[in-house]
Amino acid sequence: MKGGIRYHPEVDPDEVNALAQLMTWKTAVANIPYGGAKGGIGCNPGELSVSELERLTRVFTQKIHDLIGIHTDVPAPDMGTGPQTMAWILDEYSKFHGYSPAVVTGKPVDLGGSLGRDAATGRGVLFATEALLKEHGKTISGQRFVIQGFGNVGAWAAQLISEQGGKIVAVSDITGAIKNTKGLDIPSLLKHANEHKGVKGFHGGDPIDPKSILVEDCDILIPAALGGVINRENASDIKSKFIIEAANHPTDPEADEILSKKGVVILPDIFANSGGVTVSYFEWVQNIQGFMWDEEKVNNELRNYMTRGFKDVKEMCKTHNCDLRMGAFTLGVNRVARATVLRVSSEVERFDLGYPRGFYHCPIPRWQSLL
Ligand SMILES: NC(=O)C1=CN([C@@H]2O[C@H](COP(=O)(O)OP(=O)(O)OC[C@H]3O[C@@H](n4cnc5c(N)ncnc54)[C@H](O)[C@@H]3O)[C@@H](O)[C@H]2O)C=CC1
Ligand SMILES: O=C(O)CCC(=O)C(=O)O
Repeated sequence: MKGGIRYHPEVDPDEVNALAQLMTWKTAVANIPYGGAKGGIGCNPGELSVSELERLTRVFTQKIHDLIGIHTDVPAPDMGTGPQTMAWILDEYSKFHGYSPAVVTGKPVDLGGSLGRDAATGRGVLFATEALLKEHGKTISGQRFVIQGFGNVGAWAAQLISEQGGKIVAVSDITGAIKNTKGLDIPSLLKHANEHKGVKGFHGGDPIDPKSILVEDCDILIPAALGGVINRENASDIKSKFIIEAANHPTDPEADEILSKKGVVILPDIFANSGGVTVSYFEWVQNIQGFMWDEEKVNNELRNYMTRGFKDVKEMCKTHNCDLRMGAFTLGVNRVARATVLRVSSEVERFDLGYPRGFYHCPIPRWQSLL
């Protein structure tokens, strides 16, 4: 099983369980050989010192070291965690089980991490957006983007999209929000955010109310922070024509319906942000093989997976005459169902699951222990 570990004040068992289930369908859509998992600690990492974070992570690892493992459950970063967190988990786990780099992904490259993993979720968002826009006869260049969240996913997405000629007109994070209708200078904003721990105070744009970020005028909206941010309170005010779900579960079902009636096209999380777990899979494969890929190979393979994934989702939409979210879930659920039926019944052909291939997937979501 596979999925990230989240450190956030609002983490609770229900959220972790829901995120783990999303991972089950996401890994199936990506067609990589994992079931879903997720872990979390309810804490505010921004208020903890580095040594407190290290102690917290090591104690967490002591409690879950028997649940995780190279062939059972392989954690990775999510909100509030990153390569350093994975390094601590690897080190602590190895005290119990011997040196095991493949037990986590998204670790520092010097400890066996994959080149390209850091940027992978943002790069996957870029490839997914390119594939969607191509369907609509458009390219990234000249489109106006708004991005909520400027952490690992949001910042990499902003950088890669702006390199392709996309105009990032507004960005927000936990510290504030900033807007420039002519397009924000992303390299300068990245430098500012690194130095000041957030986008607040950046002089290359005007400060705006962070609450208005999702309803700012743009062509493409990218939520890349928390879940549930697009809801019935704001859905009818959203002006973008496309929403790319870089965050997990940013749109609630009521908002989905409102947006669908407005004709907004939503690229769902279980496909749009699957670039991260896909390169995590490449990292795990490299660790097991003891062979490191160069960054070009990682990025090319990621492009192949995202392009094929989009084609598979579209195929489902065509077959079932449904939108992209239903198409992606149908694809994921069918792959898991088919693998499940194959394991327990010789009568798989009686189940017309509508999809002829499948990797093996474990449909049982893991729920890591919570401190
Ligand atoms: N890191 C990864 O590889 C993957 C992450 N995701 C999802 O992407 C989203 C972002 O994750 P990361 O970038 O890794 O986390 P991160 O911790 O690196 O960054 C989170 C960003 O969201 C901002 N934020 C937090 N609360 C906010 C609020 N109330 N309003 C506006 N911004 C807020 C933070 O300031 C920060 O800029 C999450 O939903 C995560 O589950 C999905 C797939 C893979
Ligand atoms: O890279 C991974 O294994 C998991 C990434 C993740 O947590 C996610 O896709 O939501």
